[in-house]
Amino acid sequence: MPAEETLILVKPDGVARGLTGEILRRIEAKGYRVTDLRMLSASRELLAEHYAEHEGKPFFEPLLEFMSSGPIVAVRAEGNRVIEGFRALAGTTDPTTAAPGTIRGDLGRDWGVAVQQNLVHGSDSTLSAERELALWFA
Ligand SMILES: Nc1ncnc2c1ncn2[C@@H]1O[C@H](COP(=O)(O)OP(=O)(O)OP(=O)(O)O)[C@@H](O)[C@H]1O
Repeated sequence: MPAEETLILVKPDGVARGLTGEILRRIEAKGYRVTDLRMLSASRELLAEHYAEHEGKPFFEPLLEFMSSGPIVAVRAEGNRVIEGFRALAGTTDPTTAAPGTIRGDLGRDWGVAVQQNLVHGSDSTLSAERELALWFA
Protein backbone atom coordinates (compact mmCIF):
# COMPACT_ATOMS: atom_id res chain seq x y z
CA MET A 1 0.00 0.00 0.00
CA PRO A 2 1.48 3.41 -0.92
CA ALA A 3 2.19 5.64 2.07
CA GLU A 4 -0.38 8.31 2.92
CA GLU A 5 0.49 11.90 1.96
CA THR A 6 -0.42 15.25 3.46
CA LEU A 7 0.07 18.95 2.83
CA ILE A 8 1.73 20.88 5.62
CA LEU A 9 2.14 24.66 5.50
CA VAL A 10 4.51 26.67 7.64
CA LYS A 11 2.39 29.82 7.77
CA PRO A 12 3.88 33.35 7.46
CA ASP A 13 4.26 33.70 11.26
CA GLY A 14 6.29 30.48 11.41
CA VAL A 15 8.57 31.55 8.56
CA ALA A 16 8.97 35.10 9.92
CA ARG A 17 9.89 33.80 13.36
CA GLY A 18 12.56 31.50 11.90
CA LEU A 19 10.74 28.34 13.00
CA THR A 20 10.74 26.52 9.63
CA GLY A 21 13.73 24.38 10.60
CA GLU A 22 12.28 23.48 14.01
CA ILE A 23 8.93 22.52 12.44
CA LEU A 24 10.61 20.38 9.76
CA ARG A 25 12.77 18.81 12.47
CA ARG A 26 9.66 17.74 14.40
CA ILE A 27 8.06 16.28 11.25
CA GLU A 28 11.20 14.28 10.45
CA ALA A 29 11.91 13.33 14.06
CA LYS A 30 8.46 11.74 14.19
CA GLY A 31 9.56 9.58 11.24
CA TYR A 32 7.59 11.17 8.40
CA ARG A 33 9.35 11.72 5.09
CA VAL A 34 9.49 15.12 3.42
CA THR A 35 9.16 14.41 -0.30
CA ASP A 36 8.74 17.94 -1.67
CA LEU A 37 9.19 21.45 -0.36
CA ARG A 38 8.72 24.97 -1.71
CA MET A 39 8.70 28.50 -0.39
CA LEU A 40 6.26 30.88 -2.03
CA SER A 41 4.21 34.01 -1.62
CA ALA A 42 0.70 32.68 -2.15
CA SER A 43 -1.72 34.52 -4.43
CA ARG A 44 -5.14 35.56 -3.17
CA GLU A 45 -6.71 33.09 -5.64
CA LEU A 46 -4.70 30.17 -4.23
CA LEU A 47 -5.54 31.13 -0.63
CA ALA A 48 -9.24 31.65 -1.36
CA GLU A 49 -9.34 28.22 -2.92
CA HIS A 50 -7.39 26.62 -0.11
CA TYR A 51 -9.73 28.12 2.52
CA ALA A 52 -12.95 27.88 0.44
CA GLU A 53 -14.77 26.14 3.34
CA HIS A 54 -14.33 29.30 5.46
CA GLU A 55 -15.70 31.77 2.90
CA GLY A 56 -18.30 34.02 4.54
CA LYS A 57 -16.94 33.56 8.08
CA PRO A 58 -15.86 36.72 9.94
CA PHE A 59 -12.20 35.65 10.00
CA PHE A 60 -12.04 34.81 6.27
CA GLU A 61 -10.68 38.17 5.04
CA PRO A 62 -8.25 38.62 7.97
CA LEU A 63 -7.13 35.01 7.36
CA LEU A 64 -6.35 35.71 3.70
CA GLU A 65 -4.58 38.92 4.65
CA PHE A 66 -2.47 37.12 7.24
CA MET A 67 -1.63 34.27 4.85
CA SER A 68 -0.57 36.91 2.25
CA SER A 69 1.63 38.79 4.71
CA GLY A 70 4.83 36.89 3.92
CA PRO A 71 6.30 33.75 2.44
CA ILE A 72 4.88 30.32 3.25
CA VAL A 73 6.74 27.01 3.17
CA ALA A 74 4.65 24.22 1.63
CA VAL A 75 5.67 20.68 2.50
CA ARG A 76 4.61 17.36 1.00
CA ALA A 77 5.08 14.70 3.66
CA GLU A 78 4.36 10.99 3.67
CA GLY A 79 4.05 8.15 6.13
CA ASN A 80 1.48 5.81 7.59
CA ARG A 81 -1.37 7.88 9.06
CA VAL A 82 0.61 11.10 8.46
CA ILE A 83 -2.60 13.20 8.17
CA GLU A 84 -3.77 12.32 11.66
CA GLY A 85 -0.21 12.20 12.97
CA PHE A 86 0.76 15.67 11.80
CA ARG A 87 -2.45 17.19 13.20
CA ALA A 88 -1.54 15.60 16.53
CA LEU A 89 1.98 17.08 16.26
CA ALA A 90 0.50 20.50 15.39
CA GLY A 91 -1.93 20.62 18.33
CA THR A 92 -5.34 22.24 18.46
CA THR A 93 -6.17 25.43 16.54
CA ASP A 94 -5.85 27.91 19.43
CA PRO A 95 -2.16 28.10 20.37
CA THR A 96 -2.88 29.40 23.87
CA THR A 97 -4.64 26.20 24.85
CA ALA A 98 -2.87 23.75 22.51
CA ALA A 99 -1.15 21.05 24.55
CA PRO A 100 2.49 21.53 25.52
CA GLY A 101 4.61 19.17 23.42
CA THR A 102 2.80 20.19 20.24
CA ILE A 103 4.08 22.73 17.70
CA ARG A 104 1.33 25.23 18.50
CA GLY A 105 1.45 24.49 22.25
CA ASP A 106 5.21 24.92 22.53
CA LEU A 107 5.85 27.69 20.02
CA GLY A 108 2.61 29.62 19.48
CA ARG A 109 0.60 32.07 21.50
CA ASP A 110 -2.19 34.63 21.16
CA TRP A 111 -0.84 37.90 19.74
CA GLY A 112 -4.16 39.74 20.18
CA VAL A 113 -4.87 39.91 16.44
CA ALA A 114 -7.98 39.05 14.41
CA VAL A 115 -6.72 35.68 13.21
CA GLN A 116 -5.20 32.93 15.23
CA GLN A 117 -1.59 32.94 14.07
CA ASN A 118 -0.90 29.32 14.75
CA LEU A 119 2.26 28.56 12.75
CA VAL A 120 1.14 25.57 10.69
CA HIS A 121 -1.59 24.02 8.61
CA GLY A 122 -2.12 20.31 8.02
CA SER A 123 -4.71 18.66 5.77
CA ASP A 124 -7.55 17.12 7.74
CA SER A 125 -8.54 14.16 5.52
CA THR A 126 -7.31 12.15 2.54
CA LEU A 127 -9.69 14.10 0.30
CA SER A 128 -8.41 17.47 1.57
CA ALA A 129 -4.81 16.29 1.26
CA GLU A 130 -5.33 15.32 -2.38
CA ARG A 131 -7.11 18.60 -3.16
CA GLU A 132 -4.58 20.77 -1.30
CA LEU A 133 -1.47 19.02 -2.66
CA ALA A 134 -2.79 19.62 -6.17
CA LEU A 135 -3.24 23.32 -5.35
CA TRP A 136 0.15 23.95 -3.70
CA PHE A 137 2.26 21.62 -5.87
CA ALA A 138 0.50 22.24 -9.18
N1 LIG B 1 -12.50 31.79 15.35
C1 LIG B 1 -11.37 32.11 14.71
N2 LIG B 1 -10.82 33.32 14.88
C2 LIG B 1 -9.70 33.65 14.23
N3 LIG B 1 -9.03 32.83 13.38
C3 LIG B 1 -9.51 31.61 13.19
C4 LIG B 1 -10.71 31.17 13.84
N4 LIG B 1 -10.95 29.89 13.46
C5 LIG B 1 -9.97 29.58 12.61
N5 LIG B 1 -9.10 30.59 12.44
C6 LIG B 1 -7.92 30.61 11.54
O1 LIG B 1 -8.28 29.92 10.34
C7 LIG B 1 -7.46 28.76 10.19
C8 LIG B 1 -8.29 27.64 9.58
O2 LIG B 1 -9.28 27.26 10.49
P1 LIG B 1 -9.59 25.71 10.78
O3 LIG B 1 -10.85 25.68 11.58
O4 LIG B 1 -9.51 24.95 9.50
O5 LIG B 1 -8.40 25.36 11.77
P2 LIG B 1 -7.34 24.19 11.80
O6 LIG B 1 -7.86 23.01 11.06
O7 LIG B 1 -6.85 24.00 13.20
O8 LIG B 1 -6.16 24.91 11.07
P3 LIG B 1 -5.58 24.64 9.65
O9 LIG B 1 -6.73 24.42 8.70
O10 LIG B 1 -4.81 25.90 9.37
O11 LIG B 1 -4.70 23.44 9.85
C9 LIG B 1 -6.94 28.46 11.59
O12 LIG B 1 -5.75 27.72 11.57
C10 LIG B 1 -6.74 29.86 12.14
O13 LIG B 1 -5.53 30.43 11.62
